[in-house]
Amino acid sequence: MSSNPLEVIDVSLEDAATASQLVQAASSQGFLFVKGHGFNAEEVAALFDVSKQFFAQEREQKDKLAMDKSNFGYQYGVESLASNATPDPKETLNMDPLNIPDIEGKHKLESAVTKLQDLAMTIHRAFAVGLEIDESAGGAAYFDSKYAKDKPSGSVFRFLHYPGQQSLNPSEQIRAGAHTDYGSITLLFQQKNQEGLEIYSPVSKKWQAVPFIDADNDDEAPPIIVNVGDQLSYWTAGYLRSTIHRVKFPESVQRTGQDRYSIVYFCHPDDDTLLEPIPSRVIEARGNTRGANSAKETLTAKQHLLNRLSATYGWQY
Ligand SMILES: O=C(O)CCC(=O)C(=O)O
Ligand SMILES: [Fe+2]
Repeated sequence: MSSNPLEVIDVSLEDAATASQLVQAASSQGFLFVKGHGFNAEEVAALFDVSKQFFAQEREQKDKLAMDKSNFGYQYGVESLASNATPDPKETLNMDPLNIPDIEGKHKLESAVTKLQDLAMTIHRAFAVGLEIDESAGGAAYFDSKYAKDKPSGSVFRFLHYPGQQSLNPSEQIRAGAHTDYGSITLLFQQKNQEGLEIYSPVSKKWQAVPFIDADNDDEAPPIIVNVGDQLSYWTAGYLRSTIHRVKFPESVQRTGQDRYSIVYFCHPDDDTLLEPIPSRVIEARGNTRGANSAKETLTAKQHLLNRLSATYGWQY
């Protein structure tokens, strides 16, 4: 196994020590692994089966769910995450977490989404503790009111498939261009021998491969990758890092012609949430800068997402 530059943090305890570990990892690499996440190996394997089955269908069948401006649906080779690049060789299915499309295995996806939402909130609560949010502003529960489950948000549940192509030159072929994620946090499942995710480490200032990590036991699903997105970076005035990442197959994966499948949950706050610095003693102690937000006015989560989508797809809203 290649070396692992990221922390592996057990989130089952929900104590202050875990909270400070999470904040430490999120404010250095911006990427980390979590275990104790509550997913068992069987249920994650079943999610990958659903994804594989979906992508294995004829193009015509998949195009019935073709993506439109809603940001939900199927697309092949259209998205260009790095601006001005040729489209990334991959296919994706973006699903509305509150309205999973009618595909084979829909119920498994719905229960996975519920667990992912809960896991995302566990992590947000730990961030609130680690960031020392004032009790008067909600303390550990500060973020809860910004993630009402019934309100519209930019959250997306996504299947990705990168077809293995032995003919491609691994040292040149980028499978998903360099980008940061748009939401608050991203949760990502990957599978053994299908590595390919790389981060541009804020610590080493170099591209570093994110390895696959085995679970501690056969029952538990492998550790889930967590990364900070732009919205959490805004809220923390840049303290938590929305780290640049991309997908580039390592030679070991390229040689086998192996496909990569990944499953991602992009967690976003409710659309009307303001992206302004949060009442955190840790952030205030660093000086109240605007972080990644150079705009004069404070954006809402929705405005920020539309800006990013139009840059990615060339859509005009
Ligand atoms: O497939 C992966 O590992 C990365 C996907 C990703 O970064 C994204 O969809 O934003
Ligand atoms: Fe990403």
